[in-house]
Amino acid sequence: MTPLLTVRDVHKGFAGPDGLVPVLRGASLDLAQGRTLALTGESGSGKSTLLHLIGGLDRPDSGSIRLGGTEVTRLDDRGRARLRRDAVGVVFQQFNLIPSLDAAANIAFQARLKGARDPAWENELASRLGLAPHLRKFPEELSGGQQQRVAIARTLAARPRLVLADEPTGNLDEASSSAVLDLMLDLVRQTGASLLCVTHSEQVAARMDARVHLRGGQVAP
Ligand SMILES: Nc1ncnc2c1ncn2[C@@H]1O[C@H](COP(=O)(O)OP(=O)(O)OP(=O)(O)O)[C@@H](O)[C@H]1O
Repeated sequence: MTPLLTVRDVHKGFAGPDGLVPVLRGASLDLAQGRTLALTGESGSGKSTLLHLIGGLDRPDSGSIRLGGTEVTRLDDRGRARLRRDAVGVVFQQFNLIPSLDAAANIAFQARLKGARDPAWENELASRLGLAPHLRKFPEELSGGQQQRVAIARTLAARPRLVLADEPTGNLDEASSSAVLDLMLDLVRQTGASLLCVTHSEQVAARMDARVHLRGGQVAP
């Protein structure tokens, strides 16, 4: 299968009071086009850090991250911004919706930036995610679960090749989490995207095609 994402020997540390604190110490993983992968690990093990590096939100100290034909670590700020706009979609733990835009405009936001709006697909996403009655509401008028579904719709509306999700159903109860996850997996598969999903939940991890575990700064099967 074609590898979409190849992470090799990635190191990343953060400055602490006593010098550099290593977080990733030679992390490697592969993700094929159209596959889903769970990334688990204890709190503080570096899961979000690795997701940020893959999404071009931050740079590793060393190592290689290849996405499609692009070496992400060699991109300058503009290149990384383009990568985030065109190829990668991120569903954050905190949703990051734009407070001044209603749900419909939030859903369209990423696709609009990319210059690839598809209103029919946006409507399908809104309807499948149960958001149709809420499209004119602003984020502050939406429940946590509704905001989460808007964030998922916004990401998928832009049809990214790679979806990075950080605890995408972390704020939902178990039944809603399972329903939203089902939908997200279904919609990800419909677009042919790959999904790398950070999770603490055994149930969520078990739904992915494969899973890896981050321990001691490295990725173990
Ligand atoms: N920008 C930063 N500056 C300094 N330290 C950071 C920064 N980002 C992350 N860290 C540190 O790196 C370590 C790993 O953090 P990270 O958020 O990647 O862990 P995680 O596995 O995602 O945790 P959780 O499951 O709790 O979300 C933590 O010790 C954290 O304090």
